[in-house]
Amino acid sequence: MTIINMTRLDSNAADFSTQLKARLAWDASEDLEIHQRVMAIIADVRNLGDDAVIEYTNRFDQCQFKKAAELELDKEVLQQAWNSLSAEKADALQTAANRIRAYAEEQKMQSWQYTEEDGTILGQQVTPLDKAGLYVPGGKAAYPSSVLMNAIPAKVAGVGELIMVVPTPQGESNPMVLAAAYLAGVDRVFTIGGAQAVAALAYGTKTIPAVDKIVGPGNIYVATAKKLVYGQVGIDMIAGPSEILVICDGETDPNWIAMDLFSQAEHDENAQAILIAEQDEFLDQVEQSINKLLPEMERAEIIKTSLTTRGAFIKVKDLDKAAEVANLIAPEHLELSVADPESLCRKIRNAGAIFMGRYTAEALGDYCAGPNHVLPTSSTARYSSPLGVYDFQKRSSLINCSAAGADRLARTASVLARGESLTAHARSAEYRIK
Ligand SMILES: NC(=O)c1ccc[n+]([C@@H]2O[C@H](COP(=O)([O-])OP(=O)(O)OC[C@H]3O[C@@H](n4cnc5c(N)ncnc54)[C@H](O)[C@@H]3O)[C@@H](O)[C@H]2O)c1
Ligand SMILES: N[C@H](CO)Cc1c[nH]c[nH+]1
Ligand SMILES: [Zn+2]
Repeated sequence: MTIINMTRLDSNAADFSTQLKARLAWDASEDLEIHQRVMAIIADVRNLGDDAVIEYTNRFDQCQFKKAAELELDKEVLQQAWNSLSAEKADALQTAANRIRAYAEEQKMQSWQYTEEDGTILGQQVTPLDKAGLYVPGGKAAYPSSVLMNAIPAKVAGVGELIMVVPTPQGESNPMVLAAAYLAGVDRVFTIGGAQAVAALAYGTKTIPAVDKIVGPGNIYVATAKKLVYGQVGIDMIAGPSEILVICDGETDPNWIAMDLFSQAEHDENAQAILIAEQDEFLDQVEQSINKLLPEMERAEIIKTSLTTRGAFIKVKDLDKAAEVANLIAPEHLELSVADPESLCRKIRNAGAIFMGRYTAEALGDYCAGPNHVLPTSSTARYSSPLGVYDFQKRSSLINCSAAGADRLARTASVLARGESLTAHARSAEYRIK
């Protein structure tokens, strides 16, 4: 039975780029409505603090919180969750944590400096953030893996305090999420989510501390809130509803490709899954696999909505064209399910993470390959990178002039300052001329 007819685009068609843009775009009217709703939530949290956080949490997550103190989980609760975990689950979390940490260690930026001939020293001092806010999504699924992906790079960077927020729909917290927070060394956990959690971390309330930067993925409300509080706090990137783009040469098992598309579609009705291939027959086979496998899925309804409203099959004339289209889409995840992924990879400029070869299912990266799964979405991979240790570090420039160095630099600075009619700058520099 055909449940889903995938929207098909042809990169040779005259109106291809208009059609592709329309498929990638988020409906503008809906976008505006969400923007306004999120602005109102942020304003309420700024004005009413904990009361607004409690009211929105009770409303959106069907909770029954009465006092702000109830929003925080005790450290013992986290430890208890870890202690009660089955050996299999504890092992899996530990294995994933070890691999994520090993990869993160490679990303750590170091301070550096060099000395000029006259003794002047120039350099850069790298310091960790004092306080980071970690958003762990939890509306439609629980994400222990996102706890590790957020917290471990922050720990490797040496962040002073890690404040995690995670929604608990119906007041139910997920034991594996709490255990992961314990394992990763999160300092404080608040059971709140959505735009209200982002606003609380940005502006602070009596109970929830303001942080320096908010990182982590979330749904459209979370991603919009992060955009709106940027400036008050730092943010890592726009990491909204998940996306997958698969380029296949037609030689991978169609069931594998269908399941890879499902793996991101099952996150959210707004998730986006796209397949690019050269042969109509292969696209037909994957569509048949989709319709065969969908009824077996626990989250069939979410997958169906995602594939129907945001999914697409794109036919291209060759793999060069596929790479060109992928660069336009700039997907969060890009699978290169082809015989020679290395050469195709060299043509890719815009993608959050690239999964190379038929065996590298994107799902492996979601949990335990090592690289971070918090990745830029909505084409922001054109200018953003995966979450990493560098997101929790900042740089200060270092300038330490010797007397001879100051004399030399002051002569140049004086001319430039007078050229800008900034006399105090010029005279300040000139005092240092011998
Ligand atoms: N890009 C990444 O790295 C990455 C990683 C993991 C998950 N994800 C994505 O994160 C998202 C998780 O979404 P989720 O919904 O499961 O959890 P979530 O925690 O992001 O969102 C749940 C919150 O949304 C808010 N909300 C829900 N309906 C609302 C409404 N009508 N008005 C205002 N606020 C509302 C509520 O406050 C709720 O607490 C998915 O889209 C998934 O694809 C992305
Ligand atoms: N695919 C998500 C990032 O877009 C990450 C994730 C966590 N768990 C499963 N998947
Ligand atoms: Zn995923």
